[in-house]
Amino acid sequence: MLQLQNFINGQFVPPVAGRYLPNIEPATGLVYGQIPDSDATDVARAVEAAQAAFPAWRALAAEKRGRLLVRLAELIEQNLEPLAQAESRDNGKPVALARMVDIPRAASNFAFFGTGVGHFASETHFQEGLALNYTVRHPLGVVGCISPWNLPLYLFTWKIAPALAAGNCVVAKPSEITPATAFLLGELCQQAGLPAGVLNIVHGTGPGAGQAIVEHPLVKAISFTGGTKTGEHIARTAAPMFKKLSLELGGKNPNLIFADCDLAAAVSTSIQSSFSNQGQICLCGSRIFIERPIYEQFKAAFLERVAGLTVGDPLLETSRQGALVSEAHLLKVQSYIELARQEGGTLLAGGERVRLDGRCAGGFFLQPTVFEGLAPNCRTNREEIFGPVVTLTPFDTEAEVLDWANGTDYGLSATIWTRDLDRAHRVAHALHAGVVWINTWLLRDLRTPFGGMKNSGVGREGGLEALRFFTEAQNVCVKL
Ligand SMILES: NC(=O)C1=CN([C@@H]2O[C@H](COP(=O)(O)OP(=O)(O)OC[C@H]3O[C@@H](n4cnc5c(N)ncnc54)[C@H](O)[C@@H]3O)[C@@H](O)[C@H]2O)C=CC1
Ligand SMILES: O=C(O)/C=C/C=C(\O)C(=O)O
Repeated sequence: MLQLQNFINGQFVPPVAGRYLPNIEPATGLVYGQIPDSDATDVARAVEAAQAAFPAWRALAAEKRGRLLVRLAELIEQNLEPLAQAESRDNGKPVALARMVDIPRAASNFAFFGTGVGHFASETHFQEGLALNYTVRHPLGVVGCISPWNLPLYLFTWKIAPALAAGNCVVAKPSEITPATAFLLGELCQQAGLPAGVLNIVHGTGPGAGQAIVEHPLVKAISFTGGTKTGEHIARTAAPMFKKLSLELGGKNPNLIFADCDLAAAVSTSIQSSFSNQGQICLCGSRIFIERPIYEQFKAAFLERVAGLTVGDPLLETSRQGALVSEAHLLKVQSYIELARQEGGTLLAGGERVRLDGRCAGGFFLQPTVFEGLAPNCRTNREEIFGPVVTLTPFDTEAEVLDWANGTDYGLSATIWTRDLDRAHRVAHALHAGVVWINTWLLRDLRTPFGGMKNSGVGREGGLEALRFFTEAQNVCVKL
């Protein structure tokens, strides 16, 4: 059985207390490995290693740090297949998705920030005849990166890459539910020649290892992606310690589909935004609002496509839907299906657990599920389900759909489908969402600010925003 280890000070080491957690394969429901159940002692060792590595790492020219990150990107690309297989097995996502999206994006994260840091120029403010101010951006020191299970290597590296590029040393914790590719990343760090202690990877639970990272006094910033409740808890611990915080939290994202849209494209992309990764992406559009004149047409075409989504063994190329990440998560999503029924929703598709044969007989599979007839403000339409469950609702006016779209505590992303450019911009500006897509979904440019409004988060990731987060600005004023 595969036993993972922590990666501390450039070496793979067991947890000090010798405790391990089972690692379950979602497609089979069986334990297939063990991961360290690390505690505050392991975290303290990781922080110590990071602190010791910091002076040399920050002193290295940004270009040299960047080259090491680009080397890591190349190694990820060279190991695309084993990484994709590991991600699929660990998370339950179709291997084709891991191969096309997760692993390439992890490589892009390192390549982007490895080269991007070279463009991270200082600002100068010239006060005519009086003074010259210039801004120095210092790395913070040791920073903590805590990531979730839905896009494991993709989001782990999305945090680590800018932190390292900016000259920090990192203690990172992947989700205990999907630790495999983070472990493999440690091996690639050794191959790339990343100096010992610069990146430390500690495995374990949120309340155990995660909490210890957040609480450690030498950890100067926390970059976290995960559930809103966890984000709230982390903020309560970190804020009184004056740590910098970047919180990327949940979403309940609306798709606004106007009658003048390109219907075929809207249907096809809405299928992706509803069910990619079994709906387990914080950007998934789970509330689909359709202008009444095209409601029935959209619904028919959408349901036809839903019927064609093959739920199957994630390791098979033919599977379009894999397993949900865990039994607990499957039960949570099923409880929302029950809630939708109780709230008066009409089930149009799915709604049931899928029992496959053979190796996947015990897997956590669920049919892609579609409801209609729910009130826009019911719990099903306000709370994050984070699974393959969407609702369809007709609307009559722009004002009405904006009101509904903005009617949740979340504000992460939104998608607008229309050919009317004036309306597209007007509606985009009126939406309470940090990320708005017009006639597309999840088209990412890593330079753009990424993050949510309201309870969807604090701060922005991506591009210069990420490099600014992982540095502290110092102004130097020179009198002329
Ligand atoms: N990006 C997103 O929007 C995500 C949202 N979720 C939502 O959150 C719900 C709960 O999922 P979970 O797996 O429980 O996510 P979570 O928020 O508990 O886990 C995310 C990461 O935070 C860590 N963590 C948990 N408690 C912590 C603590 N006290 N201190 C430091 N780190 C801690 C976990 O170990 C994991 O690495 C999901 O059902 C879903 O609705 C989950 C994952 C990603
Ligand atoms: O940066 C991206 O492209 C996507 C980020 C997605 C999440 O943060 C999520 O699903 O949790």
